[in-house]
Amino acid sequence: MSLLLTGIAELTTNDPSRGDGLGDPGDALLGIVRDAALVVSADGVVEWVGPAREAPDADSRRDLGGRAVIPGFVDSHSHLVFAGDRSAEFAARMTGTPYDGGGIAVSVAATRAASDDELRALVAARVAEMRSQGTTTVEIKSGYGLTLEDELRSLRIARDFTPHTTFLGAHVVPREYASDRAAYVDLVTGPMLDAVVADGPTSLAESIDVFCEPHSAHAFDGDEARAVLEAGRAAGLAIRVHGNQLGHGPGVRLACELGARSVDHCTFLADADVEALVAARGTTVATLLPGVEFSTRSPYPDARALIDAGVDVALASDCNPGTCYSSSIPFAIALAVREMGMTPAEALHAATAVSARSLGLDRRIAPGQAAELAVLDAPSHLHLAYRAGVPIVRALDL
Ligand SMILES: N=CN[C@@H](CCC(=O)O)C(=O)O
Ligand SMILES: [Zn+2]
Repeated sequence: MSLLLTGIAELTTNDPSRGDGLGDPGDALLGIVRDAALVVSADGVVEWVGPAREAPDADSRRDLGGRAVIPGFVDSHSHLVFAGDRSAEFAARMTGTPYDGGGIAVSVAATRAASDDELRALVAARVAEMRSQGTTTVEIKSGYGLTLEDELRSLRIARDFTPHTTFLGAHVVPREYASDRAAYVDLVTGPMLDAVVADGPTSLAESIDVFCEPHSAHAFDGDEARAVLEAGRAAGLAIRVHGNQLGHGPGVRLACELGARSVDHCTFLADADVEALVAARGTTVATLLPGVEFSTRSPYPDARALIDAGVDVALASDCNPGTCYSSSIPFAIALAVREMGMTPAEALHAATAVSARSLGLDRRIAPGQAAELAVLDAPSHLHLAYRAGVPIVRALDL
């Protein structure tokens, strides 16, 4: 049974060749078609896209009543497998306590103590929360287990919800290894990594990640991060990096040098970091996570300068219990527009097309693509930032 969707006041295709040529440069970037229609096959593949007046017949039809349709958000950075509550840490930060990564140990203890069923239920609720806000694809990291068994368990649970799983055994050095950091790096790059790829390179994790942050006593310096990333790459995993979150450091340049798909945070960038990102365009995306700056009272990265320099900029939530317990991509978009100088079109593109690319995906609405769609209770994508905090967008169930 094919389905014809009509009543689409504005369709963002992310395909500039498909746009109707009307509107401003932002509309061209998004490949916007006004008064559009879509045909989706019974197995959820887009069969036809275009102006409603040219739409072909289908087995059934649904009128969306003048709403805007966009590609489902691709949240390419999240940490959903955790138990426990760190709201008091957030409250303390709001009155001046800085974030240093130390609170991760609290989540590690609570996560280790939780049962599989409890963790799975927590992840299910968070994924549902995301979907109710327009996210149809999510990357999920491990990183609150930090033993071989607990990291594998986190990845197995994450795999129940997404193929885009990331091994983050190198999130922080767990307390039991504080006096022997090298032994923990050896564990991550040896037995843990071996177990992650035991059934094939991408059986349990698609990527490897490391919190490269010399400004945190808990995270990893440049040499340690290099060891983790090179081991992961040799084992067949794609590379992602948490870099330059708390201060200047080697994370961004290391990510670009090693061909990472994404380097995330990018809050503190030197000129050499921006140059490395420009040179790595097409390979390494800079994923900005403005919910983190909001929730840690930190300065926002200068997305405008990055885009103007030619860097590929993605947006994601970084939903996690410490630095940003928000699963909302619309919130990230509103912050990107209000605080980081992105246009509404650039922000939507960054949270769909560019974040998708960082996961090796193509997020266009075009024939042959999976119909991963979100619908707005509004006539245009501008309302995502304009109506900040109002729940106007959700994944479209076909
Ligand atoms: N920086 C490292 N990891 C998370 C925070 C994790 C936590 O504090 O629990 C982040 O991306 O910000
Ligand atoms: Zn993160």
